[in-house]
Amino acid sequence: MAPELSPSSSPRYTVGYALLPEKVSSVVQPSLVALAADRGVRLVAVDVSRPLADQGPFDLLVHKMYDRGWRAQLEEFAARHPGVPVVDSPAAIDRLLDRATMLDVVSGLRVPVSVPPQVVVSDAAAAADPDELLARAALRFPLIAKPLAVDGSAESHDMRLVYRRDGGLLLRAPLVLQEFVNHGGVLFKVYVVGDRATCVRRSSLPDVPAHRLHDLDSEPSVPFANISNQPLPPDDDAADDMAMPAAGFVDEVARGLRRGLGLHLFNFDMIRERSEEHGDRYFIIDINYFPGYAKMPGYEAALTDFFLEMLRGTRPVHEQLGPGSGLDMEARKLEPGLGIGLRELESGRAQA
Ligand SMILES: Nc1ncnc2c1ncn2[C@@H]1O[C@H](COP(=O)(O)OP(=O)(O)OP(=O)(O)O)[C@@H](O)[C@H]1O
Ligand SMILES: O=P(O)(O)O[C@H]1[C@H](O)[C@@H](O)[C@H](OP(=O)(O)O)[C@@H](OP(=O)(O)O)[C@H]1O
Ligand SMILES: [Mg+2]
Ligand SMILES: [Mg+2]
Repeated sequence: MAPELSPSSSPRYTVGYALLPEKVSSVVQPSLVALAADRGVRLVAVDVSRPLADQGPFDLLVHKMYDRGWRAQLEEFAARHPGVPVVDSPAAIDRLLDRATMLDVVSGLRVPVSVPPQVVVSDAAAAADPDELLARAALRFPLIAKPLAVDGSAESHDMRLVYRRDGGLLLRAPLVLQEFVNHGGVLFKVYVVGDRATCVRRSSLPDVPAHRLHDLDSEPSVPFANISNQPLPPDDDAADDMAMPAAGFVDEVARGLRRGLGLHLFNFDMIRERSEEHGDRYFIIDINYFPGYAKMPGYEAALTDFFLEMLRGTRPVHEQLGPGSGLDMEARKLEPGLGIGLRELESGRAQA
């Protein structure tokens, strides 16, 4: 067990973060740095252009980087420091970087939530006959066309709402075509930090009336991007259609996703269809690794608590160094169930 930390003590643990500059400026706010420091955790930027071995020592690493060079660095680091938790496993993160695999986990959940019917179009040639493709996948208009790759680029968020057959659409492959579900224009974004889940509401696309699908004077498809990135104005709270899903349900979905994905830091987008025929039905449409946590209320405490949970059971690196010892000589053991090493996650033995 780690000794108690007092606010006056200097930080005992060092958490290294490897994030793109935009993510650093959005998430590593002074309020987070101050709260973490107050609780004994120093946050230090990793310079990904330099060898990790020349930096640190780190007690915990968190990361969201897309390049292969970083992956090789992490693997080497994990081999040298098997006791230092790396959050999260690159292989587990990879599943979220491809919309063809991102939502596979949902079908294994034991909660009533699903994914709208969808089909992956890997290249334009594979879609030579769009009608046949849609019929085979039993997809019905309207659809949303989403780029397959999630790579941090603006293009990976370039979506199209497709009302009817659109000749040029499939030339944009590789993409996912997903059925659009009417959901009252409100989306539930659930931020997951370890075992905490926080649901916020965002505005979303309005419902599509049936007549729009047959309106030949209007465009067959329209582009949009980043539609749900900002908080919903708080004035409509009373509207029943906007009511948050039950907290217990949100927690259960979050727990199932965390276990199924083997990840600790992500958010997911959930929408609710309300119909007389089916009642309320929930759909998960997107899962994002290491999202914009600063948009989540209380994120500073949530992240700091999470870091401390991952660190508990480890001793700070600087306390382990005996005279003449190198930085990399001591493998530290994590308390069972509290921290998860990179290789345990890679091999799928550990679950969040
Ligand atoms: N199947 C769907 N039915 C209805 N609306 C949808 C559907 N899929 C996506 N949307 C709407 O389109 C928006 C963008 O889709 P999605 O979340 O997949 O894209 P994204 O660019 O990955 O988003 P983020 O910024 O959260 O990463 C959603 O926030 C939601 O408003
Ligand atoms: O930067 P890329 O890799 O494109 O990923 C984005 C996610 O797709 C978005 O979901 C994040 O915003 P939200 O936290 O509002 O979901 C968004 O967070 P940001 O507000 O920090 O940019 C990003 O994490
Ligand atoms: Mg989204
Ligand atoms: Mg996304």
